[in-house]
Amino acid sequence: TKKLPKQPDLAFCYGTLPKVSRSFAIVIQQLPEGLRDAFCVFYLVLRALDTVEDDMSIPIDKKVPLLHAFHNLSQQRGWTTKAGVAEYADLMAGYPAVIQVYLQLDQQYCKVIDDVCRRMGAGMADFITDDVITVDDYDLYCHYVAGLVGVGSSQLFAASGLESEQYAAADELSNHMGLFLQKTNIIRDYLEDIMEEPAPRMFWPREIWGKYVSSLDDLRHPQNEAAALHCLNHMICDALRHAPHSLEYMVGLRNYQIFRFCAIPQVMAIATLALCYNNPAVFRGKVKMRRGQTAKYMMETDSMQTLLEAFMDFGTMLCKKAKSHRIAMAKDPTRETVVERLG
Ligand SMILES: CC(C)(C)CN1C(=O)[C@@H](CC(=O)N[C@@H](CC(=O)O)C(=O)O)O[C@H](c2cccc3ccccc23)c2cc(Cl)ccc21
Repeated sequence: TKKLPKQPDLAFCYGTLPKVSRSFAIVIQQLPEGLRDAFCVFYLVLRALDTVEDDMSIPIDKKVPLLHAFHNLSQQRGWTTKAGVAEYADLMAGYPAVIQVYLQLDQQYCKVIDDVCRRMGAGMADFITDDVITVDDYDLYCHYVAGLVGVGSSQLFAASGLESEQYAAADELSNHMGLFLQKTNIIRDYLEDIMEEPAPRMFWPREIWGKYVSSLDDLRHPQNEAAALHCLNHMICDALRHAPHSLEYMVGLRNYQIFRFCAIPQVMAIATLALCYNNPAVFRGKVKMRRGQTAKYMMETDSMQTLLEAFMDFGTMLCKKAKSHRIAMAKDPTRETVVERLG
């Protein structure tokens, strides 16, 4: 691993990153210097905001104003708040160091990070009380927590001068990039999320799961396996809506390091969806790609060509699974299946 920077605040940031992210800490090393510090701060500030949102010990009447104020508080030297556990509590304890580095960033980078945190905090506050019912609610929630990260990332790429100005206004395509990753995580983490103590926060839209079971919890009971798999495949078809737009976003990138920075998480996401499709393990345990496989994707995703090949390979795998699944389904004509949409 790379040696840590001499400047103590920067050392804290780069020392904390591998503790709160696995693949991201590695992929960020590929970015050019100026952009790398901006993304290191961006990631940690977002993780801190996420830690506040996720901390069920913070009462709602305190959490809502805190989420709204977070972007301002993150620019007040020395500020922090008690939130999160383990490495996330450590992040919050050392948050003044993140603020120091944040305030030393190029002004145009600060502006982007502030704007994303302001909008994300406000969106998170809205969803503290509202549940995710419709697919539109689902897309809106994912827009706040992940789509905006794409919008901000594109603005940082444009501001660095390494990508064209068109990325400063590529909100639609940037949003798809974030939704593809976030929806994959929401699908993959079903069991981990629903077993969360004290109260699980689930984002699967009732508009989808309500077609298959009467409660989200039913999906994990073996007697509902057939319905659970239909529901899972429906959720995966919904996430795959974003994949073509992600490809369209990435085909326009010019800088090799930025391309890899964007492409590696996208390849991991479609690989995860292919692994999860029609897979009962999603409701039994943690579905995680083998570390060797992720390393392989990190190494091999080095051009649009290999990215497209990876997307096509996983797309083909998904269609094969759906076809064999459809044959099995054909014996059950009673249920309108969603695999037709994949075909
Ligand atoms: C919610 C999320 C999907 C946006 C989180 N998110 C990502 O998922 C990370 C990857 C990551 O953190 N992976 C986890 C693995 C895991 O969660 O299982 C890891 O531990 O390494 O990538 C994204 C990310 C990277 C590059 C380009 C992006 C464009 C649009 C949106 C997001 C983009 C990310 C970039 C930034 Cl600046 C901040 C957060 C993220």
